[in-house]
Amino acid sequence: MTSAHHGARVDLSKLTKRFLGEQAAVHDVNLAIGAGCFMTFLGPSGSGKTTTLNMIAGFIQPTEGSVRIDGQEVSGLPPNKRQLGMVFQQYALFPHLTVFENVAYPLRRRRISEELVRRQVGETLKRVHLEGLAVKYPSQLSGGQQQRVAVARAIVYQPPVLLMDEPLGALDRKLREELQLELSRLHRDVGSTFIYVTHDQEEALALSDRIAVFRDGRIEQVGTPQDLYADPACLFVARFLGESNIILGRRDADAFVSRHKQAFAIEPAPSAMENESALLIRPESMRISGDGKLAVESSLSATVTDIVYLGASRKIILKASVGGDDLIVRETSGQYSDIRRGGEVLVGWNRRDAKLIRAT
Ligand SMILES: Nc1ncnc2c1ncn2[C@@H]1O[C@H](COP(=O)(O)OP(=O)(O)OP(=O)(O)O)[C@@H](O)[C@H]1O
Repeated sequence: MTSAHHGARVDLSKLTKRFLGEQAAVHDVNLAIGAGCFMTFLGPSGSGKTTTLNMIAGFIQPTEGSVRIDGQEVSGLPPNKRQLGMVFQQYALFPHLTVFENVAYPLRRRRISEELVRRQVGETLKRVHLEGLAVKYPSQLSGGQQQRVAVARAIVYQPPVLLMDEPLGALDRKLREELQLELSRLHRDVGSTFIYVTHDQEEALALSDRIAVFRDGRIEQVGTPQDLYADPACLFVARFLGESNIILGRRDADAFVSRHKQAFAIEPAPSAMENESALLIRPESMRISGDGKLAVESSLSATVTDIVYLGASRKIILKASVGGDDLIVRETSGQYSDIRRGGEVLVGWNRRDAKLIRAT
């Protein structure tokens, strides 16, 4: 591969898919994916991620709405005319072809000279660290190596858009993390627009420039990983991205009153948020104390039910004394407070760390 090139912009407008006799699997999805963006579709099973990706790929025709690639409507075009690279689980390697020939396949279909094929395949295999395995057959490779071949085959002709559906789903955790790093690096080097489907929130946070969170065939929220984590619009997004402490109740002027009639100070919020009925505090913003002293703006008493060591940090699981809600606190190694399982403690937070959100 010679120079880095630029990805294409992808626009989904009012995209809807109704399978025969079913409710809409995808409903009125509007999304602008910038050129060169790493966009992830994240959501639970059945939320419409794969159906949306398949409409971009051209394997499924939308019932309504449009897909545009660099401004051009592609709904009438078959998959092979859309200039897309694809790494789908069902899109397996050819078992009777060597690694080299698997990766060369898209180039051969484009009638590129043998010399250029050798060069491009060689460079692509190097890029995914497979240069030593060119003459092997897929059955002689590990799962991770096969995935790399699939990625190499998808990027060998530098498609403006690369679609990936759970490409690392079948791999063990360590290998998955390794390949995540490689995908990030590839995205930077190759410059294509990546559209990536996963239900793994850590993977989404680690890889993406932007994440679209799917729920029941709709997009609930779109943003950078930081935005979605720090400012989820609703409980669904908050719970899907990271762990949370959720207090249900209602807003009352400058305070939030829980279902259990406890009042907590909140930041001034716009009146549009008048009816939001949940308060979100991330576990790392929670403080905890075993001796009844805690220098924070809001606090409540709780009992420690579990302490889970995680290496660089630990998680403390608690039950609130009033109402019995589950709470969770995360402490970083070196800053552990003096508490024990079964102990009565005080947990609390500062009001800037408590976000008012929609309780749905
Ligand atoms: N060919 C089909 N015919 C009928 N219903 C379908 C078809 N394909 C998908 N669906 C339905 O559409 C909805 C969305 O499915 P989709 O595969 O897009 O979800 P997903 O978010 O990708 O889930 P997963 O992570 O499990 O792949 C589901 O309710 C599914 O049952």
